[in-house]
Amino acid sequence: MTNNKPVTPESQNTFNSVIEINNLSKGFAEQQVLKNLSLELHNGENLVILGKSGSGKSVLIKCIVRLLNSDYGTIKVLGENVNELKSKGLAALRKKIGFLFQSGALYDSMTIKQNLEFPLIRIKKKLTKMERNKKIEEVLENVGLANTLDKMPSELSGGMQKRASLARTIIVDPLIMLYDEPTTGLDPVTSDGISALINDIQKKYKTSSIIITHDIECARATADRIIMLKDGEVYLEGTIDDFENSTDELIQSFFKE
Ligand SMILES: Nc1ncnc2c1ncn2[C@@H]1O[C@H](COP(=O)(O)OP(=O)(O)OP(=O)(O)O)[C@@H](O)[C@H]1O
Repeated sequence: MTNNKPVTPESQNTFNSVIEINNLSKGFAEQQVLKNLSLELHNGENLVILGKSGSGKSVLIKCIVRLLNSDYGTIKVLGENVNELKSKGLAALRKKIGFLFQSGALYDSMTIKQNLEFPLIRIKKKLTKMERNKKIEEVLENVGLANTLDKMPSELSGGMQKRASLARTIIVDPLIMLYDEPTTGLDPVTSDGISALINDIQKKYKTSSIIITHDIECARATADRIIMLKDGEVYLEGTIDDFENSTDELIQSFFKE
């Protein structure tokens, strides 16, 4: 008997990755940090990467945007092989990637409005002043910071500064977001707010995101899929349920921390 089931659009489009990493290795001197690592970020998903301190999470993110050169393997971002790009191509690709650093990295001497205007002037060169102002107001509203335009970063709480940093990253419409420990240093309530915001951003701006975190609550709230790294290799990949139901000792110890 033949299978005459029609091919649906879904089944034709089951494989749609914005980042594809194959057999990535990266070391420093004697230390091998990433070992033969392969992973994909699918279009529109929030992928959480968990791992103990020193497991190579930040090195992985830096290799993706080529702040570090990998030793071996391929990294494709939006179809481009990042290790083969010349500086102009790399700069163009980086404009499509939003990077939220652990520290937030707002400019202390600028108001929130000036902080947001800065990347817009650099990247969205065609916008008029009026269009820029409108975009700044809209993005601030989307991160719950309306009415902070003229404030200095030091006048905002830690959680609000994180929101402002996120606004500054998202304002240039990146296709991919890379979050490095987005909730570190924040109290549980503020952390929950940031996790909710990551989900809002995914929906409103249709981003695909990698979220590096130690924070299990952040993983629970945001992850469509989780990858756990151990000693530079993928230890387990699955949904939050797969992780919470795992009988593996290491996974259990991580989730009970
Ligand atoms: N530029 C560098 N030169 C030498 N060694 C480095 C460099 N960057 C990272 N390493 C080493 O690579 C290993 C992995 O570091 P990485 O920052 O990726 O860990 P991590 O999993 O992000 O940890 P954490 O959760 O503490 O931020 C560490 O042992 C670190 O010392």
